[in-house]
Amino acid sequence: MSSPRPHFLVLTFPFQGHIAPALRLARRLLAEAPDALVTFSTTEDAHRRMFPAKPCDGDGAKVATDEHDGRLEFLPFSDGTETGILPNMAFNAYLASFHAEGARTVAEILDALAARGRPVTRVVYTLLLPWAADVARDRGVPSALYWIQPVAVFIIYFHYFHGHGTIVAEHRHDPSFVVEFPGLEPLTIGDLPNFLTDAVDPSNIFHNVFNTSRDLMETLDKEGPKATVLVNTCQELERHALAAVGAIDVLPVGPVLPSGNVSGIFKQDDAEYMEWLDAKPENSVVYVAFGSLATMAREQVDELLLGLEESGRPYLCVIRKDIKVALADAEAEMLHERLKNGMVVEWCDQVQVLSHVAVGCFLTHCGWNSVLESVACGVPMVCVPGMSDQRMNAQLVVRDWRVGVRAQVDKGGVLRAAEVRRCIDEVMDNSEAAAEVRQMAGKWKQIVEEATGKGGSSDRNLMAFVDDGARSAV
Ligand SMILES: O=c1ccn([C@@H]2O[C@H](COP(=O)(O)OP(=O)(O)O[C@H]3O[C@H](CO)[C@@H](O)[C@H](O)[C@H]3O)[C@@H](O)[C@H]2O)c(=O)[nH]1
Repeated sequence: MSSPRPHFLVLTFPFQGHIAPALRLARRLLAEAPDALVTFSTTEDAHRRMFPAKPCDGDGAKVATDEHDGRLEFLPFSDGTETGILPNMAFNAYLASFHAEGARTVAEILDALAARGRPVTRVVYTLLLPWAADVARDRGVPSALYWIQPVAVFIIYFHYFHGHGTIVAEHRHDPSFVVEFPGLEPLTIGDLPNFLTDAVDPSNIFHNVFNTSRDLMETLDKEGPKATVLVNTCQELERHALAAVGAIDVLPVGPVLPSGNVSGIFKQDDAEYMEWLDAKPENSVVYVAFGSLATMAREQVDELLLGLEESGRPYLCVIRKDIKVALADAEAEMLHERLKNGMVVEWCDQVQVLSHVAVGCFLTHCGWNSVLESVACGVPMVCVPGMSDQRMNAQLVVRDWRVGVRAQVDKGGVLRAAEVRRCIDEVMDNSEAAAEVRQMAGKWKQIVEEATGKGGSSDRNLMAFVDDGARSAV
């Protein structure tokens, strides 16, 4: 009997910041393994948003694409809701439904693919769905966790649930208390993901993220020596942290960068902003974006735009539609009237923008995808971290790679106009310090290019993973 083709089922939570790196990895797997198949699977609602124009076929809204000779297929699973996740939805309840329905329908997908003669040989799952490993194990299919944040953050979660949790929990209300994790410089409680501090309390709106993180680490324990963790980083970016992961089989395979047409659940504005960028001098533009989840109050939008105007530099600022909707309509209109030097869009092709020669600085919330994209494009950053991994990510940018500065918010958590201006000057003016940041950004761009290029460290790790997948398919 001939052995089945290697077939990866890539599963992801329906956030843009999770879908993007998962889809990028899916395409990298197809490029590395010319005979492999990939089925990409997220929730039904996210799937509909990714393919608004495509008719769904009868058996479960399958969308095959022409990419990679049709070897990439999209097949959604259910999260038990009609609408998908909404901004005002109780996150704890959503995660419970996502788990129960997701586990049931992913099991059905595995069975259906096997029945179609395309059995899955490896499940790859991102954050917030530890149950995927259990579903795979029940069917005898090996799985790998794809960690889409820095390995430094993986270390924090891992050690939190393997001994460090008690001390963090005891001091979780003291942001300046110092904690040490293997392989990392000392950190304060304030640097840790809020899911391991505030969300420990059962009344917290993200308490189920804390529970799910614990389940994820237990899942790795259950897998034992077979546990594989792919990480969207490269060994050059996080050498010390990677040296401290010990017995776990951690494979840095990143940064995975975009390719292909479909990129996620948001649709970009007309490419008018590219023409606008074309008309600007080299390294003159400040690009501003806060990812796909962060919200902004009226006061913050005002301070931000004021600071950008006062910087005297041209700027391209993303203010998502849902943020605008949360402001009164009339006020959102006024946004445009007040702009002299800048352009506000609801969504853009961020990597295309960061790759443009006119862009000289990225004011970012430090989502890991944004950070990696900026490093890969050689653009210095002004860091305004918010929740989750973002404060740790900012540490890497400022302290470890020295490709940016960190902005300070006031006591009320507002980033003031004067601070916006100060930080932009710090990375864009003619000072020696600014020149050094720009030089470091150029250096890291090159390092990352080498790591992900043919024969680079991340490329070799991905090859090893693919070869392993091919072996387990035999
Ligand atoms: O106008 C825009 C704005 C953003 N993006 C893209 O959207 C993604 C945003 O991802 P990220 O920068 O990681 O931010 P979030 O959407 O906030 O991501 C969530 O998920 C990440 C991965 O787990 C975490 O690092 C973040 O903290 C978490 O908020 C990136 O690929 C951007 O290129 C665009 O294409 N156009």
